[in-house]
Amino acid sequence: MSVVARNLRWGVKRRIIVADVSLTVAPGETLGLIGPNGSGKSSLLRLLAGLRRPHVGQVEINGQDISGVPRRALARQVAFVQQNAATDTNVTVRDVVRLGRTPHRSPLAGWSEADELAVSTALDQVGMKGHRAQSWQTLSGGERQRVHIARALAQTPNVMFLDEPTNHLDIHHQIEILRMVRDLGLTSIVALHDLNLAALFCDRIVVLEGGAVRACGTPAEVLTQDLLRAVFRVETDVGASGVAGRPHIRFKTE
Ligand SMILES: Nc1ncnc2c1ncn2[C@@H]1O[C@H](COP(=O)(O)OP(=O)(O)OP(=O)(O)O)[C@@H](O)[C@H]1O
Repeated sequence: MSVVARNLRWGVKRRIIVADVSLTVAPGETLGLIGPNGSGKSSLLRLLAGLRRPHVGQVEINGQDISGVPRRALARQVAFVQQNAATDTNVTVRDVVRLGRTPHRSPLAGWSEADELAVSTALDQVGMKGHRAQSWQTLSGGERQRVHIARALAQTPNVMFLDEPTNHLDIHHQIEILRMVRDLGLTSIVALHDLNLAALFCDRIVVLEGGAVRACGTPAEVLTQDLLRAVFRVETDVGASGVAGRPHIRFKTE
């Protein structure tokens, strides 16, 4: 499914936090959202996922303006992995992932085989099947993050929004999660801080600065020495990573 944002603007009081953002994500594409702290990545993701209404502009998912789509119907299409999402503590891993099935179930319907399959597949995809009976409270930070991703996968969405999904993950799981997101074939929009991971796993990258789109293009088009200096205030050498012409950034500290 495609995602199109037209002139999105949102702010608090007089401060504009998302400033006239327009972007298009093609079906199946993985779009990276990068930018310094406070540049508006989370705010933009929330607008795109329909969790917050823009003051100006609109979001279309598969050609449909989402402001007219009921929340439950939207949740059957769209999943959102939030940063530092809170979860009720007195539950098991399986309970948390089961919540992903909520938009697909009517109040009177029982738990179906399709529900069970979606939950066990999702747990498998994030490597947490062996933990399914474990109490949420006892999980490590990285395990909690993987379970939140599993809950989103159990939703069987067509579009996934992920806000720094690699937070708390060790490097193996950072790579595995991003590889999985890319290979799922869903349309995905991922806010990331690690520029080299964004270069490796995103088809295109949008750079936000002060709530506005500063650059948009393939990793090689966007991740240049000049842009990184101007937006992130770092000196870099940008070379080839050896992976299909993707750039690799080396940070200079002196
Ligand atoms: N509800 C709100 N009320 C006031 N200010 C807000 C609100 N939401 C976001 N902001 C401000 O808007 C700016 C953008 O925040 P946002 O969380 O979108 O940035 P971000 O790019 O995701 O940052 P980070 O990389 O640190 O996670 C920040 O300066 C933040 O303090």
